[in-house]
Amino acid sequence: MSAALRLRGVEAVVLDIEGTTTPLSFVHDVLFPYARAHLDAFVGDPANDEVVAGVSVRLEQERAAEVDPTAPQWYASTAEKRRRSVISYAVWLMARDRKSPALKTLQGHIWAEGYRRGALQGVVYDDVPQALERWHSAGITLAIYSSGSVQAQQLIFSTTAAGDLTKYFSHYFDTAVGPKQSSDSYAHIATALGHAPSRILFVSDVGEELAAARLAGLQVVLAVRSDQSTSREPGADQIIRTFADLE
Ligand SMILES: CSCCC(=O)C(=O)COP(=O)(O)O
Ligand SMILES: [Mg+2]
Repeated sequence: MSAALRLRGVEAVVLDIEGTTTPLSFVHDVLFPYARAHLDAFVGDPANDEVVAGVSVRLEQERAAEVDPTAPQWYASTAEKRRRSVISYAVWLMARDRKSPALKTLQGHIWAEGYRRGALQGVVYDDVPQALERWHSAGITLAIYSSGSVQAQQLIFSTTAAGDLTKYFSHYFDTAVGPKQSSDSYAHIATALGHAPSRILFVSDVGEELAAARLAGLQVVLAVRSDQSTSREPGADQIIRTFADLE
């Protein structure tokens, strides 16, 4: 089904992470459980008070706008109750894989400790480093767009077995630019990159993200990695199974 696709007229490539540059299993079986396991200790550590206070304000705002009645109550009458609220709402969001910007910031800080301690190392598919080198050498602007925080993105790419791959990327976008299923987000990204949308290629494993990017005028390619099911393939998209397919 996939064949080599030529990057004709493409001046910038924007890459999703989970399921595109990086196996789903690394995110779901390593990163997410790590964040869950270290959440209580991170929130309770006075060294993290400033980070937790900032995240707490944002989580409380998100909780106030929450429409799902099963979300835990938010209590904030004491510092300890506020900490408990941060933990219980973060756990609830994580169980649903909600792409909450505040949760993603919190996870990024927890993972940062894990990378620092050597408990975590970034993972990318084997074909990724070579493709980044090839595209970068060809003068193509390279960027990441992921629901994970910019901090989390840079940690993954700076600690891979193939070395520090952040040298290839000039831009990182997270949900501060907007949700990945909104076409406005891709319009903002195009403006930030300084390239016409039609000269930008977005690669992702999620059809809804590609549909939003296409609506904003970007070129799109679906990544269907060998370790993934093909159930999310929308019929009309161009498909790659490895970055070697994108020449
Ligand atoms: C940036 S690493 C962690 C990825 C993450 O937290 C996530 O929710 C996956 O998002 P993506 O947009 O890369 O599918
Ligand atoms: Mg993805």
